[in-house]
Amino acid sequence: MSLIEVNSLCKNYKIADKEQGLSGMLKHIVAPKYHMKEAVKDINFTVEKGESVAYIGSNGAGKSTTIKMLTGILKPTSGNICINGLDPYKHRIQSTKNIGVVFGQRTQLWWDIPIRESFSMLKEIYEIPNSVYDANIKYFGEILGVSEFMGYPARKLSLGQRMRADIVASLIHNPPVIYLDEPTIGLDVAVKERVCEFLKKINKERGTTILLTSHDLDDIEKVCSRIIVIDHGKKLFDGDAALLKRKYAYNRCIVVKTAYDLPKENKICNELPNITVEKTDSHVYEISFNQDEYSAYNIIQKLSEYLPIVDFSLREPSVEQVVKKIYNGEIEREFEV
Ligand SMILES: Nc1ncnc2c1ncn2[C@@H]1O[C@H](COP(=O)(O)OP(=O)(O)OP(=O)(O)O)[C@@H](O)[C@H]1O
Repeated sequence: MSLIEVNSLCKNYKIADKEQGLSGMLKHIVAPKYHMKEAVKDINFTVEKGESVAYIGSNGAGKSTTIKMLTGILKPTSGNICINGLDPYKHRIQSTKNIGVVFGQRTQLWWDIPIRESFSMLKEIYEIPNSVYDANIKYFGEILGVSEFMGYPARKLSLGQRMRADIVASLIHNPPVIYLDEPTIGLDVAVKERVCEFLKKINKERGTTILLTSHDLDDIEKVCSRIIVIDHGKKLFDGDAALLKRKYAYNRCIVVKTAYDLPKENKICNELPNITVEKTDSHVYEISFNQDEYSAYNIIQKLSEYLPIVDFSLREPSVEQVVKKIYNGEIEREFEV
């Protein structure tokens, strides 16, 4: 059995259709009208223990809705979720011991009491043995540097400090799985780096399973070995970054430095149809081509018939470029899984 099993998961929101103004409000009281918004549509996936999975999609794709169902906050409209053998909605209390949750946009720490006290309260709530609690405070405290501000209430912390404290709070009971919904939103580069390094470390050293949503693809490439892409509530892709690039980044790019400029009427585009040649600097060209049509060798060979090549490098497509295309709807739905 997998640690996380999601089968035919759907979530519809009932949205009130209210007309504007006081009369609209009164009309709605007398004869309310609603329509349904399908936020998550028939999603299936499994996650094994120790995996680190990015759950990504454009704004409104259904990521937070899925995470809320996985944590047991929201009841699915239909379908099943099983986390470590439990349905998170039906067995909400037992299930909290299996999961840690970080929502980048809000905190689970008590606002007015020192962080240290928030952690102690969580110790009581989760019934954590003293030895485990002390070891975790030491381990997480050292790596994330929370010891410096343990005496401060959450309201007095900077966003970066608060996020680090939130991550400790979510892991203090040693859950086998942690969900992070936009954990690096608004953080500076240094704190972001620290958070990503930490997540990688606990995934590797403790085998903590990670499910992360982020709009920052840099974080995703650093932390996650698998990517699930959703769009309009449906799963579009499930695999690793290399597969994503191999399957959907058809175009590759060679950056070539030449001894002198190509003549304005360059014939290379006629001889190699569908390539694009863009001059980016003096004697420097970026040549994009479809890797199913040409090899880099074809391009270099043909170009060298026209003028001497001083240097060249091959530029790999980035996950960011591919994902941007998916979000913009430029990649056909043919790869729905
Ligand atoms: N409580 C709600 N009531 C009605 N509609 C909702 C509710 N929460 C979310 N939605 C709608 O469901 C869809 C999915 O929203 P969700 O918040 O899951 O997307 P998301 O992928 O997390 O987006 P973002 O990246 O912007 O956070 C959106 O169209 C949103 O407007």
